[in-house]
Amino acid sequence: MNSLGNVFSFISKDVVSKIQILENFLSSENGSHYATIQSMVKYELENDLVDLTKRGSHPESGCRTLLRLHRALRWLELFLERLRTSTEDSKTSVMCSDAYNESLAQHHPWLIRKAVGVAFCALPGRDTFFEVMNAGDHTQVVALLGESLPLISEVYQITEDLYAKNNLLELP
Ligand SMILES: CCCCCCCCCCCCC/C=C/[C@@H](O)[C@H](COP(=O)(O)O)NC(=O)CCCCCCCCCCCCCCC
Repeated sequence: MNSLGNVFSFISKDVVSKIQILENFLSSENGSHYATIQSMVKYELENDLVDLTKRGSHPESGCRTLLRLHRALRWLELFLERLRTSTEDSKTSVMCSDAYNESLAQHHPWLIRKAVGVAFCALPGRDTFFEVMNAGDHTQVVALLGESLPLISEVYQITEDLYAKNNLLELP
């Protein structure tokens, strides 16, 4: 993302800081509970470590942090599927914003949605995008996406089901 330009740095900073939160839990003295998503959910819920209705004493729990990344994974899945099936005249900005409106946008306030809209306008075209991905020529990238998308989708669904079962899908 950083190679796409400065406009994207506010997005990548947020992703990096959320991954850092999870890595800090993993390397803490309670790290063993963070080995899997299932054990993290069980541990944090059993020990009242999650703010369930409004942000309070645990504003950066593993559960709420992962939920933000989980929602972003859905955006990624929708976007990459559009990219995989795109044609020469498809616009990356349109693919990105359609995927965004169908997923993450529903969880973002107005100001963030506007800022994200500006970032999308700065996206390079489809050809440059394929190059930035650095995964071979178009045919190879499309094949790679065909292999990886079912895995992304499976990971998304496992988290979605676990979070739904534990009523965690709307964590503040
Ligand atoms: C390749 C183009 C990249 C465009 C990415 C567009 C995704 C839109 C994400 C917009 C995030 C806006 C930044 C701020 C977000 C936070 O407010 C918000 C809420 O957090 P909070 O509850 O702690 O306050 N955070 C989030 O929703 C998490 C956003 C995570 C965004 C992840 C984007 C992942 C991008 C991965 C790019 C991979 C490119 C792959 C190319 C093959």
